[in-house]
Amino acid sequence: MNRDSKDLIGAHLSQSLAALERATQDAALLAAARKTAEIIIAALRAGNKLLIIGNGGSAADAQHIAAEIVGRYKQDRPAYAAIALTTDTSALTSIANDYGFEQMFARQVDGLGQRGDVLLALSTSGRSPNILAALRVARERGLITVGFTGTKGKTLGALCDHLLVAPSDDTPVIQQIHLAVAHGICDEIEQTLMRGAAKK
Ligand SMILES: O=C(CO)[C@@H](O)[C@H](O)[C@H](O)[C@H](O)COP(=O)(O)O
Ligand SMILES: [Zn+2]
Repeated sequence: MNRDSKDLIGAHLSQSLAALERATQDAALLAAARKTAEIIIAALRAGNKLLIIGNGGSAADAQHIAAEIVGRYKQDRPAYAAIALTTDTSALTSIANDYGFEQMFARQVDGLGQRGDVLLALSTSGRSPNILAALRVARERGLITVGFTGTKGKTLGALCDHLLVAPSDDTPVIQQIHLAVAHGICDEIEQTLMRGAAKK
């Protein structure tokens, strides 16, 4: 194996580990994660839905998280409403082609979002114009807005009811923290909703 590539991989693993370690000690991040779980649980219980958006790797994370909720995370239980707005290539291409790339999520939020739904926006930079446009429309339509970003993306907070900041400024590392936190949130959602269902 090429020695440089081994070093790069090892360095990436060390950097990821250090960032995840920092995340476990980050009281603001843990509070934001718990709040996010609470908000999503309340919305799903009320019959509302979770919409999720992101670009690139975060687009993949958006559909990954939606699948955990509409399918299952670990346990058999009722399905809940979660949709990644990153997967419908006809909607994405027609909106981008006819209205501009910036509108690709905003237009879907406008069409699908209802008061009380939650929009989860994943943006490592916190500055992607298509994410900002969607958050603006979500607010106009009475959705609850949650942003996941990194240390350089704090301005995203201006458009979010709740903001989770991963303690890194490196896009792939931020994404890894987002996904690890999202798995924890899915676990919390699943276990809480199952406890609620058992009481019925
Ligand atoms: O997955 C990666 C890098 O790990 C890339 O595809 C990355 O997601 C893209 O550059 C995105 O366009 C970044 O967008 P954002 O997170 O700044 O909103
Ligand atoms: Zn990536």
